[in-house]
Amino acid sequence: MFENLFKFRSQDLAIDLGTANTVVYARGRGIVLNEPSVVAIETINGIKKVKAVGNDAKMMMGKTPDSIEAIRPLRDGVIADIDVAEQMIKHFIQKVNGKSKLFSYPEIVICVPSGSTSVERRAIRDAASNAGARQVFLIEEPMAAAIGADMPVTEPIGSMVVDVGGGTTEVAVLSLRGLAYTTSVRTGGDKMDEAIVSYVRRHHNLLIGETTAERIKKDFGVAQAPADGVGHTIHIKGRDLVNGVPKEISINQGQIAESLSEPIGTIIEGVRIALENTAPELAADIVDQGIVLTGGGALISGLDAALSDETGLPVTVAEDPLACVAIGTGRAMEDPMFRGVLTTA
Ligand SMILES: Nc1ncnc2c1ncn2[C@@H]1O[C@H](COP(=O)(O)OP(=O)(O)OP(=O)(O)O)[C@@H](O)[C@H]1O
Repeated sequence: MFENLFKFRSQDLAIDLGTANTVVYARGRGIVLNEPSVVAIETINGIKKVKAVGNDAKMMMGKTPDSIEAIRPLRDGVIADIDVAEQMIKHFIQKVNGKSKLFSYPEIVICVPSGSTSVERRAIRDAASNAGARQVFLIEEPMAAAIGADMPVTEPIGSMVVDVGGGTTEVAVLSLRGLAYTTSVRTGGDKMDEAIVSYVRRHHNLLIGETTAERIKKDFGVAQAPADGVGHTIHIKGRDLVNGVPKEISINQGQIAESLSEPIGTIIEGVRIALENTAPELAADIVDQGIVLTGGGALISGLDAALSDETGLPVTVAEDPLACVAIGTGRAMEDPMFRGVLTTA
């Protein structure tokens, strides 16, 4: 008889609250939700109401009427709108666990951007508690990324993870379950999209949206110019800035590499500064272990080679860079070996 009741018991969850995507991992099941961190808010007679969250809201970005606003509550690695972030967290938890609180006793581990303040962290914890969590733990993003990438974080060996996310790039040196050095560079995939938008505007007088720029980056983005300097040629549609009408232009991968050189240079500089600040014993380990790239930005073709050329160190891309943080947060929840990396504030 009780078996049926337990069917309704909510599950313990691990949540990667990213600036671009929120990924939810359920105990024993793995990743169960992966949606953009976007909320569409409708204002009717001055009253704001959530119209859509996640995939549905992202589809509305750049295409909403005046009464609807598509908001990204996390920007540049920090929480830009805590109320909307709270509504988004609740929505995703309820989507996975259902609305009933009758059998809701889950433990929730949330990975927070390392740039978030203590007030924001408390607000995130409250949002999870209000959504039915009995206990809420937090984990730092680079630690989660490193665990998800199978790095030896519990051993007395220094290793370096570079998590290139949407809003930030987190660079960290880890050893013995702790962060020996960490820095957050406010440049990630979003800045790469902006760089493509501004390159196309400057060189072709064409206005394109962020969604188009992101698609170009994902499909054709390269960190280094192709060997022939040109690579693939891509056709892009947007609005002509001179006469205001829709227009199509073509650019090549060499030009995309040129447009991305500034954000990628900033990321490489962040890694260089982290290496300069790493204690000698740990630095020696990194020479052997190399650097591991995680996060969606790690998928930019040739980023590993560019970083390796600049630092002289071996650089590898984690197996599933977009899922590393969520998998690491999930493992920290499931595996007692990692309990020590969780915090309550
Ligand atoms: N194939 C790809 N090539 C290049 N960039 C990609 C690719 N796939 C995803 N991205 C980019 O990765 C970024 C999202 O990465 P990720 O989900 O790791 O970030 P996040 O965790 O949401 O952000 P943050 O770590 O800043 O909180 C976006 O900017 C996205 O455009």
